Amino acid sequence: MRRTLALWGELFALSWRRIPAATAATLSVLLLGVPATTGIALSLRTAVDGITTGDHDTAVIGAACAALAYAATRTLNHISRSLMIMSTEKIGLTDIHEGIHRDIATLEGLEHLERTDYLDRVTTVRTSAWAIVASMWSAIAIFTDVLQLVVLLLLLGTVSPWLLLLLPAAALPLWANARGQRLVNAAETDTAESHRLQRHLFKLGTRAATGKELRVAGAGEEIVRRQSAAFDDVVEGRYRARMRAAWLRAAGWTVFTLGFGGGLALVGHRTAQGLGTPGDLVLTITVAAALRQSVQQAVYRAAGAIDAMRLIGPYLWLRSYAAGQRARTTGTTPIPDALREGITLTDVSYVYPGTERRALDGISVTLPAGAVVAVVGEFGSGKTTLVKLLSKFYRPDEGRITVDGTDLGALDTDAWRARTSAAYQDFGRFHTVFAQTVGLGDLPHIDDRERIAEAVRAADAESLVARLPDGLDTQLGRELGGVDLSEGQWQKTALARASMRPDPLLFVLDEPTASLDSPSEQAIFQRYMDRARTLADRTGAVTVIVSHRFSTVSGADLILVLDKGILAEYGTHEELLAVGGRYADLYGIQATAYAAS
Ligand SMILES: Nc1ncnc2c1ncn2[C@@H]1O[C@H](COP(=O)(O)OP(=O)(O)OP(=O)(O)O)[C@@H](O)[C@H]1O
Repeated sequence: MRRTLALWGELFALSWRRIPAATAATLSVLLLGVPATTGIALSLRTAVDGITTGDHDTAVIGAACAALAYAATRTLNHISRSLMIMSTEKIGLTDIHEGIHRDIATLEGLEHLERTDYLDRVTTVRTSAWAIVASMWSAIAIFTDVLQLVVLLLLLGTVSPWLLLLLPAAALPLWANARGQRLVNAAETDTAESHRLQRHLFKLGTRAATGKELRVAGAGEEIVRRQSAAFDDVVEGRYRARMRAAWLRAAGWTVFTLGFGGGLALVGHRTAQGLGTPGDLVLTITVAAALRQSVQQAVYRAAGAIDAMRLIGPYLWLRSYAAGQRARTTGTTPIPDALREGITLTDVSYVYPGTERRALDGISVTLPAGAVVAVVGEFGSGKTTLVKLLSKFYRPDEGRITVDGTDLGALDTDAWRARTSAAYQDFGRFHTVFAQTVGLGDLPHIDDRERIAEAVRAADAESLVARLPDGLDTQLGRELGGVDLSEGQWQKTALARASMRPDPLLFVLDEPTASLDSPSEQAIFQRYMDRARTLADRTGAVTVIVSHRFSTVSGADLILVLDKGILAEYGTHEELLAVGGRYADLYGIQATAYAAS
């Protein structure tokens, strides 16, 4: 709670700095609501007492003031709502949303996008900027509601001190509501896993990509059954919590209503005995109505604020996680212009957070400057993990990676990335103009048509561009009114993107041809072997090619054979065949299969 209060304080200060006039106006309007509501009750009492004592002037002034105060409360209520929305939008959709986006998008590592427990929080917070800022204004509005409540009760105290006992009766609905909302939040957390499963199964059953296999397997009905079982769990758990919350709320309001019934009876009795004026009775009735409204408003806003706690927790986590990562990660050592020795791995091991098994286990090898290094191995043997470590997405848990003798961790990450070119297995599909989706590979040259055309040539994607309706200027992505590409075509755009930088020190191609047909595969490999040689001459770049297809990488200078995270063998194609080990076995199997097909 202390951290939430601190966050609200921080958001208010931010709002004050960024939009001082709107912030001051919102606060003032909220605070003015207190005297305006009180004014209605006081003016009505004056008007009624004026009528009963025959003082017409007082009666008229009282009635006029009551009408004015009533109009003021209505107007202030509307204005405060609009101002709160406006202020929330201004800060929430700019500063906070941008901060969240930056924290998610620019962190050096990928853990927050890959670990399920982190990803859950990131998913929650992704679109929550508006609600987080709105909760700050709700908290301030609750404060003014409570202030109003206290003032109104003190006003009742002027009629009879006994009426002060209504304070706890008014507090009860607030407490009951908060308790109920917490029960609902807890139920949502408890059923979150079933909800995730339900959403996953729902997506499986309703997307084209998975829909085909489900139809062929006849598994559609089974997916629906499992989805509904998961949903039943979610609905059942949440329904029970909501019912309990509803009972609590009903109990709170019943006590409140009974308390006020009693209060009114007391004042009626006193008036009948001549101990109070009819004005007191009118004041009590007016205050009772205003109190009910204040409590209801506070309850409603408190529900919103408590609900926002679900978002505030992950938001605060993301901020401190991002700050911790930024403090930990960035190295400062400059990058060499060209590689002289190469990249050396010494006893490198890596375990994905939240898992037990080593994805890489004690890897020691040098990738010499200017070399084409192929990484081969079966599914899950650690190939992608290795290139992710070289790209500095993760740091080794044990051992070290050095670049020309300098620890990779100590190298300036942005500078290292600026000298890395890469096409990863799970390449991005950027829905923008084709030229830009390629130019993104070297941001300062995103509009350099010549370089883009060259990258397109390098990726053998010229015929693809020729078929696009507006060539390089074609908008991609149907939801943006553009064209859709096939998997292979998207992969070619990724390859072109990776060819934008003219002088990388590390060039990564992770399964660069997985979505391409065999002739394209051979052509691409040949082109990239040539490109690797050019880069080697220029900067001593190390080219790392990950592939399942052994035959395509046989021309590499060095082949690393990974097996369950261990570097089983390494050497040239000829050396490995001569050893007659795992590489020779797998190469033989693939060659036979390929010849037979
Ligand atoms: N984000 C992740 N979180 C947890 N475990 C992971 C993650 N990514 C990979 N792994 C695990 O690490 C091991 C190595 O995976 P990696 O993707 O490096 O293998 P690979 O050889 O590239 O496989 P493939 O040929 O299928 O691409 C596997 O056991 C995999 O399940």
